[in-house]
Amino acid sequence: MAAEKEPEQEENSAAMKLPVLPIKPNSHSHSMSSPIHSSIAASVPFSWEEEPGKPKQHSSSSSSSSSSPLTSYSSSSPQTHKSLELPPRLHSLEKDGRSLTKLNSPITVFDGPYSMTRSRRLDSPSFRMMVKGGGDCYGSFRSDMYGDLDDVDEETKQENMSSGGSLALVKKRRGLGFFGFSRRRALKRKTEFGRGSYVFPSSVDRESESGKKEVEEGEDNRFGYGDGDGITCSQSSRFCEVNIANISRTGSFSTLPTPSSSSKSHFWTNVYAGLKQVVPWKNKKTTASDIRAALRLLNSISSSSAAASLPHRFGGLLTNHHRLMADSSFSVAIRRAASFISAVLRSDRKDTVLEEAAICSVLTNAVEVQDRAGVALGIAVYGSRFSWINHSCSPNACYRFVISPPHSTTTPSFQETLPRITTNTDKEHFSSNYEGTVRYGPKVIVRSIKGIKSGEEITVSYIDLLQPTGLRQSDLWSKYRFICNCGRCDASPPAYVDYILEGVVALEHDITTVGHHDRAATVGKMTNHIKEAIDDFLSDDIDPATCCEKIEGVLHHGILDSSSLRLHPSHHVALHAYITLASAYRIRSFDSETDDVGRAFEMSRIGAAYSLFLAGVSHHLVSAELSFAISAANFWTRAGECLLELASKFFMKSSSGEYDDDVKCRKCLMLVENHGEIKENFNQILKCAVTDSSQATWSFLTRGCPYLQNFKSSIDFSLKGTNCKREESKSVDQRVSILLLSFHCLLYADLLTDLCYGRKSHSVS
Ligand SMILES: C[S@@+](CC[C@H](N)C(=O)[O-])C[C@H]1O[C@@H](n2cnc3c(N)ncnc32)[C@H](O)[C@@H]1O
Repeated sequence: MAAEKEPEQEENSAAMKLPVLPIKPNSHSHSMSSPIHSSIAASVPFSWEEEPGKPKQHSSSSSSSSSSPLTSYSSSSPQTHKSLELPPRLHSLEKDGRSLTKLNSPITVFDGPYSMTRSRRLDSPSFRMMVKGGGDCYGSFRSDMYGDLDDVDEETKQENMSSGGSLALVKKRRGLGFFGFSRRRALKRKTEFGRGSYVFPSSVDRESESGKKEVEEGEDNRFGYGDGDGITCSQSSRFCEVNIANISRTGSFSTLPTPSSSSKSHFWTNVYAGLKQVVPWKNKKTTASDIRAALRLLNSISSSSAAASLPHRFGGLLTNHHRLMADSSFSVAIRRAASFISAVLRSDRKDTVLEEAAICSVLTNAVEVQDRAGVALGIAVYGSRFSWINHSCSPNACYRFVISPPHSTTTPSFQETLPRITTNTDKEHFSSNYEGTVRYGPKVIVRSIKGIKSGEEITVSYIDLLQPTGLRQSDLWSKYRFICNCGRCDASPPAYVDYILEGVVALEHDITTVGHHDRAATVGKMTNHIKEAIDDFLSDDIDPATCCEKIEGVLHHGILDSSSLRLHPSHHVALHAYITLASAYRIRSFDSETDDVGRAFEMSRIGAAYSLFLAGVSHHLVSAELSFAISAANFWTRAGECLLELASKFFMKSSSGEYDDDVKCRKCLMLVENHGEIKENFNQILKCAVTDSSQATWSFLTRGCPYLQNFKSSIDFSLKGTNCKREESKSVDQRVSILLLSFHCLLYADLLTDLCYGRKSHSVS
């Protein structure tokens, strides 16, 4: 194969200067104190600190630090079952016979197919995984990415209505761009290339060899419970993984007419029709899921359990009734929905307290279930084992959904893995299908991502964590009506991650010399410009090329009246900009594919560069806050996939030459296959990835993209000096470099995914 030659290019003339953040360079400025990979000598333009002005301690003993799960998660670490005990309050409830554990889990409402508008997909990148195989889904607590019943195909509605209670979800398959941007036009011709198909081998089931970490239902039922103060860990545990679903479904709300199987279709048709008449919430489309979930909740909880602590709790689940009803933006809607439910159920009770509590309980506890690609399937309310877990912006646990049986030896068919809506009477169908593993809806698995001490509260995140404090707080308030007081939110001065998520670069002078007011005004304008372009792009108002031009214009040139300030690569708006750009370039690539293969290749190349840059940024963020590993795994996966896609385009571009597809890094592969110590694996893979993306490859990827060309590499945000000549790759086979880089990105993503979701969370091939 002819080696790709890098044309000599003029270095971009923008004279950016370091440091990019207002932190005085010190002796640590060129080393990272990442808990994951402290040994990688990539230069970053700032020093990692615990908080501004307080550098992290570099300790040789850090490898045995209890705060880093990575260090402890070695094959030599003791493998013991970890479990969570019931808190005393629940022990007594159980003794009293008020068995809250009887709550069916989950109460699932799958409303699909969902309308996947682009904007919905952009909002929360944290819980999206693109891995193939397995039946896992990744979700979030209620976000604003709701289903849209109006978007259900008529055909599908009919199917759902007439299927006699066992309703198979039929997803509208729309093309997805980077991180799920929907671009029908672009992807009609080309569906996701290689989504997840190229996850490289890494994990044989380490747990099965060295002791199981996942607590199985039936083996150990001492699940974690909370009583409003959150769930706590009863043992000093790292990576305690608790299987918290699969509770038997026994309760029924006796005052409610339980639809017989023959009347099921009619019953749900009525409910469905009625839902369209009520307008409880601002977005009436969100209502149907909530009401249906509330109906199921009412239908499945025994009246005594439900009434036990009304209206504060409903079947043990917090309702936030007082808060929601005190808020007119919720209360009117809740009352109307409650009346509607009461009418549907033909209740002869005078008040609608139960119905209100059920609705409030759904609003407070429902989680959005997403499939592997991040497509929202619907909402689910789980039992208290899960629903009692509080939120933290620096959580120590994460969760995932499992649709197919996790330990099945045979691969379930596609039909079998489809999430299904079932009703009470249909549960036998599910049980027989899955041998009792899944009875109703997807199972949820909570897994620790940090070391958790005995007595420490277990927390997950309800929102996108890659936002600075103010945005997180407003997100939590608008969705849940609470103010978070976690360590990250309350840190003073702000936690370092929040500091850099709002990072700004001054090109020609020290950032501290720019007045605070000027800085805020300039950043405000820059972010507004970028957000506008993203919104226009998402709503199809501008084409991808114009979107790229607008966003890159602001990223690269700033704004006219204050040309010296730029967003730092880890600024939260810059992150959204990169996601959008990666998507837009990818779409441009697909658009050109039939007419201009060369252009398609160029667009794909720059798109891959953005996705790689995003992965690089996320690497730095994870170094400061381990819970970002969930997002980082996603970013690294996408980078690997985009690079792989690019490598495949070499074929289209040039028909000459034989390609050896077996491009792997034996060293990394052996390390992972031999179950090396996890920190060592991370270090080695990252080191190789950094080498792969050395200046030659980075220059190749960013050619024609002045903004990205400013940076030394995807992981080294040092800015290239004006005298720095572009490195020309001579005999390097670019395709092989790209394949190798892709290999390392995917391998790295694999390790991160293992870390967050466990080794059974995704299948590798
Ligand atoms: C899914 S429930 C969590 C369990 C709940 N605390 C309980 O007692 O059952 C979600 C609700 O818990 C409360 N909550 C969760 N995390 C919180 C936090 N970090 N600070 C304050 N309230 C929180 C909010 O009222 C939220 O709407």
